[in-house]
Amino acid sequence: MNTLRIGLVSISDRASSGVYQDKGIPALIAWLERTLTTPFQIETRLIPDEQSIIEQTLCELVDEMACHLVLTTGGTGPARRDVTPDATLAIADRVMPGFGEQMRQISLHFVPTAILSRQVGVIRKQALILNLPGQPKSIQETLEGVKDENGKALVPGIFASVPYCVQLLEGPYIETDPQVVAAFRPKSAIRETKS
Ligand SMILES: Nc1ncnc2c1ncn2[C@@H]1O[C@H](COP(=O)(O)OP(=O)(O)OP(=O)(O)O)[C@@H](O)[C@H]1O
Ligand SMILES: Nc1nc2c(c(=O)[nH]1)N[C@H]1C(S)=C(S)[C@@H](COP(=O)(O)O)O[C@H]1N2
Repeated sequence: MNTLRIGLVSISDRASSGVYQDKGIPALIAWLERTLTTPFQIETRLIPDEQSIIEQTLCELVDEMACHLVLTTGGTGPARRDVTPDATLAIADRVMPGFGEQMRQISLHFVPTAILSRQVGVIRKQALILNLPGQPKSIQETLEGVKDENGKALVPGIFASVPYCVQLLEGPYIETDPQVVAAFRPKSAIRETKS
C-alpha cells in the first residue's frame, strides 16, 4: 500500500525557541483532517528561520521519509530572516510558478499585504513542496480559497490542484471533502473509488 505521506514544517524563530507556542503545525493538521478523505501519515518539524536547516529538513522529508507532499508555514516575507522560499528553491528540481501566483491572488482577498509573501511551489523528486505564510489563519485561506456566504468557491484554493499534481508525480490518489475544497482532475484522470 502506497500510503499518502505528508510533511509539515513550521518555520519560526520564536515558536521553535519557545517564545510562543507553535500554531502552524496544529492548524495544518486540523485542516488536513477536515479535508482529506484519503488516509494519510504525517511527519512534523518545528525549526528556526535558518536556510541550511530548512534545506536539510525539506531534503530529509522528501528523500528519506518519502513524503509525497510537504507544506511549510512561515518565513516567506521580505524580512532579513525570512528565507523559506530561498531554501525551497535551492533544493528544487522544478518550479511550479502557478502555486505562488494563485496563493497571492487568493490572499489579496484577505489582506492588502498579500504581495509581501515570496511563497513558492516546487517539485523535488516525487514530492510537491508548497510554502504557506506564517500567519496561522493564512493556512486555511490559501489552501481553501475564497467562498461566498453559501460556501461556493469564488477563487479556488490551491489544494484543488494538489491531488492531480501528486497523481501526475505517480503518488497516491488523493480525495477530498468537496464541501471544503473540491479536487479537480480532467475526466480521463478520475478513478472510481469506494465511498
Ligand atoms: N508558528 C507560529 N505559531 C504561531 N504564530 C505564528 C507562527 N509563525 C508566525 N506566527 C504569527 O504570524 C506572524 C507573521 O509570521 P512570520 O513568519 O513573518 O514570523 P516572524 O515575524 O518572522 O517571527 P518568527 O519567525 O519568530 O515567528 C508572526 O509575527 C506571528 O504573530
Ligand atoms: N492568506 C494570507 N496571506 C498572507 C498573509 C495573511 O495574513 N493571510 N499575510 C501577509 C503578510 S502581512 C506577509 S508579511 C507575508 C509573509 O508572511 P510570512 O513571513 O509570515 O510568511 O504573507 C502575506 N500573505
